Amino acid sequence: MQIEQQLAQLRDQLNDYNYQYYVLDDPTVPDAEYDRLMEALKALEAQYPELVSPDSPTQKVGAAPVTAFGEVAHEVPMLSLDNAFDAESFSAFEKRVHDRLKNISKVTWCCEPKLDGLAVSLLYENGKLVRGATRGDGRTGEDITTNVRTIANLPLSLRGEGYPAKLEVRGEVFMTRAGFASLNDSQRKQGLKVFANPRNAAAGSLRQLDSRITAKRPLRIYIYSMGLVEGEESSLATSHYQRLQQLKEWGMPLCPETGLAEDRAGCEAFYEKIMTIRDSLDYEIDGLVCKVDDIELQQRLGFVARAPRWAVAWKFPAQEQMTELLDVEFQVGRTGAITPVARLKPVSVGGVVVSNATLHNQDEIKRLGIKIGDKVIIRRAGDVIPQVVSVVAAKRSEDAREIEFPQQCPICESNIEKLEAEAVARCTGGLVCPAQRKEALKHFASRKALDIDGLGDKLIEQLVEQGKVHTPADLFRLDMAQLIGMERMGEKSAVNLLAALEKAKHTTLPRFLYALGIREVGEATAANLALYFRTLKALEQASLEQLQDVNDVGEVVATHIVNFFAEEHNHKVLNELMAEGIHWPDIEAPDEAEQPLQGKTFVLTGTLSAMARSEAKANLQRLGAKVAGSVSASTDFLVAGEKAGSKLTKATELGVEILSEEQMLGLFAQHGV
Ligand SMILES: NC(=O)c1ccc[n+]([C@@H]2O[C@H](COP(=O)([O-])OP(=O)(O)OC[C@H]3O[C@@H](n4cnc5c(N)ncnc54)[C@H](O)[C@@H]3O)[C@@H](O)[C@H]2O)c1
Ligand SMILES: [Zn+2]
Repeated sequence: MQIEQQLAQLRDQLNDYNYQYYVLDDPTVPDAEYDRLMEALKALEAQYPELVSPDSPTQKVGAAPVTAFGEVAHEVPMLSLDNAFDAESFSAFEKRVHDRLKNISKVTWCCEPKLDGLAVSLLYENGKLVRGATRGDGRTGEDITTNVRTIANLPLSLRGEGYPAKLEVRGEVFMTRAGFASLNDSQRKQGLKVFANPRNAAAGSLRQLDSRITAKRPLRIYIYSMGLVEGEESSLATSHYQRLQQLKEWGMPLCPETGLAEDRAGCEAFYEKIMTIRDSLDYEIDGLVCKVDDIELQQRLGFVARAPRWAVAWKFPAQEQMTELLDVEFQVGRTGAITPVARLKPVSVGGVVVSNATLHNQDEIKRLGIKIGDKVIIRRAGDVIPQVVSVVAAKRSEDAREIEFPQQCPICESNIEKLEAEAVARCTGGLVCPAQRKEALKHFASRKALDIDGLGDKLIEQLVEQGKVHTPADLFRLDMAQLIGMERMGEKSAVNLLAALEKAKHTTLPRFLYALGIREVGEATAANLALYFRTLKALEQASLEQLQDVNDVGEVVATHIVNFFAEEHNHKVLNELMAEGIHWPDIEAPDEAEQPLQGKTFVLTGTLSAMARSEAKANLQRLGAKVAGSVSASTDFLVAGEKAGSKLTKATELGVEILSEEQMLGLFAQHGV
């Protein structure tokens, strides 16, 4: 390709990215990708200096202001910063500074975290905030006075005295991580746009035409320099760091991590220190800014086109990178949760090679609108597992394909259950799924379940790992020969374990139901189910509606139960367990005398004052009544509490007998419940 063509292509691409980032506050590629192109352009221009044009992105700051805002001319231009991407280039920068300041042997540095937000200029006249502006293209910014006034920690008037009559300060507006998380949460709930990162959220919030929206956003500011100063200039400190302390006395918020370094080694140590605390800060930073501290030396060093010569932004390894989604695999967790995992073209993020990232669940895949083959932005911060932040829609290829969520467990082929109310999809093959095997067996053997003495977690893990046990039924087929030779298993323990297994075969229906590990069927629910259905067969055949007649069983639990028994694989294991001789005493049909409401159907409505509705329901069931959710021709009694509504109307229409709460309590008293 011709050099001119290459240059034009890079410039066009960077100009597009600048527009998306600075004007729309909605970048489509990560900063690292932008920086990579910018470095490529710089290198090319350095090679062919005669081809550098004044409108090249390497020569410009930001982007021209948007006309919807008023314009503000910056008398002192607001520049950008040069970057150093590693210790070597920082050292080269430091050397350049010393070379220029030939006769100066010592340069002190002011080190400040590079806040990841957006630069603003604030003008105070006679101590009052009169104007706020964005950086814009460095010469002209946008008037955002009403918006900056809403920033919580920005003083509207200065404290104390001695400040210049006209004082312009500059700082970074940002959003705290916590503020960002809660903003995105509420945006998501309202079905509104979710921001990719705190910087975009801050920029988008500050550049609102309606300042009432800005006021609702959790924005903060830290001030990091002075701009234009008129009056009492001579009373200002000659050190940048000291000037910051003056600003602090006048009430300006400063970044608390700012400090001085005596030389290059001091800057390096500062960089390391800030990098280690980076993840614990409540705001995002993307590097360290090192500034020559002496203002006079700053002035001697001066500027180049877009940045001062006396400062550098020494970037941290980028936490976001662009890569390609090669495939999606579905992992099954210990409890059956199905998690889509992105298989990525390996990419180094923050110093670690990443080739997988979680996609959480189906909703997340939908929200991202992601397809296999897409270019995606990956983020990895601290020890957090890598996340897919967004899809680079502009780079989607024609053969990108939809992600298909499996209907069957990829490991055991049991059906997958996905309830409306839950984000997570799950494998229903709890008794057979290898992914869930260890957990299922541990639960099965536990004290409140089949209570198998001597079958601890460690032993279960060994038995599974050695392929001796696959399902609970296999436990009862273990023999002496198989047990001997397991770690820490002598003859005596083996004999004891076999005896315990034999003993465990004689159990109760509630224990057995609990042992099956059906989702959300705890001890109490298992007991209620056993009491209500009395046989395993009746429970297996129960419909969704019947199940909900049981005390404490709502639609979600009922669905889990139905799905569990609907899974063929589970049935097979149940049959095997019975064949191995698991049994329990019959549950006696309740005594007729104790079931005075046998065969009667009740409906409860309105607010009860003496007890919770669930308690009333349990009492009615104890007396043999069926408690239904809605009124129909088969309803015998409607108990109407306070503010009974449509159910009461319907019951009256159908001629159903209406009971007051007192009458119901009377019934309970009469039968001693
Ligand atoms: N993803 C994209 O599409 C895209 C597009 C454009 C720019 N960018 C990103 O923005 C960068 C360029 O932006 P830039 O020109 O604003 O430069 P910059 O962010 O590299 O550095 C200059 C800015 O740093 C900020 N800053 C934070 N703390 C500071 C401190 N203590 N002292 C002084 N300044 C401080 C100020 O806002 C200042 O304007 C690129 O390197 C890239 O990472 C990304
Ligand atoms: Zn499975």
